[in-house]
Amino acid sequence: MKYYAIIVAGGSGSRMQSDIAKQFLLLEGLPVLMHTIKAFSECSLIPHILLVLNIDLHKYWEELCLQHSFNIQHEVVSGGSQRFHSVKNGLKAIKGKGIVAVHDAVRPLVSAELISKSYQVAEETGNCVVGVTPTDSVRRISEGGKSEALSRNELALIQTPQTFDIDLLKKAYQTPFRNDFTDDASVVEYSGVSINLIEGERQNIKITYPEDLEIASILMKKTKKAPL
Ligand SMILES: Nc1ccn([C@@H]2O[C@H](COP(=O)(O)OP(=O)(O)OP(=O)(O)O)[C@@H](O)[C@H]2O)c(=O)n1
Ligand SMILES: C[C@](O)(CO)[C@H](O)COP(=O)(O)O
Repeated sequence: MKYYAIIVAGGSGSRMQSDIAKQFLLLEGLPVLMHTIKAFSECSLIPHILLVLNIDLHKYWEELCLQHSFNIQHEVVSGGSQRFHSVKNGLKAIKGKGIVAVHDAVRPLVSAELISKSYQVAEETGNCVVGVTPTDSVRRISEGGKSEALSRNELALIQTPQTFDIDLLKKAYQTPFRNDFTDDASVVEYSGVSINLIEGERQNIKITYPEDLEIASILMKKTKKAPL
């Protein structure tokens, strides 16, 4: 079986409000994105790594790789206007059959164990999506400022990797973009396929706001991730 990873890094990171996109910000001395690629390179199934990056940043990425002596093998693909289009571009670059994990570049704390587990489950069942139960109470807000409590035991906070049989994912991505496609699971579900959820990792945070980078730095020190 052939394994692929599409690392989506085509976003601009507007919520981070920094001059450089958050995937390039330094985390423990290395750009966030390099930690993420390293996590996939440590997976024993040795996935072929496709990095989706805005075309204007390909040269910058090359320079960063030289600067940090970053030698992990990967193929660079051009990003799209939304995450949906970036994933689609990544999928176009895959020619054969196999299993593909789609992962946010800005989730650098994912473990190699979770990545492997997600490939295994997707190989057995067609797809695998990771999530954790919310720790806060959750309410649905309706028009007019009213709200109602939801049962958090029936909810999951969805993370990546989201891993699929390649043919299944390519078929799902043939549909036109919709605003409610927030992840790959929503695209696949829209195509009529049920999603298999497994337990994610609390430390697998998505770096979105400035404080997330500080949290990621603490978590990275705690997990004692070895330098490259
Ligand atoms: N056109 C896009 C938009 C997003 N992404 C990627 O999808 C992941 C999750 O998206 P998000 O956290 O929303 O990143 P941004 O879109 O960069 O952030 P923001 O929404 O704050 O602008 C990120 O790794 C991001 O780089 C992408 O590949 N292509
Ligand atoms: C894919 C994702 O990380 C799953 O939680 C999330 O949907 C991305 O959302 P964003 O608004 O693009 O950050």
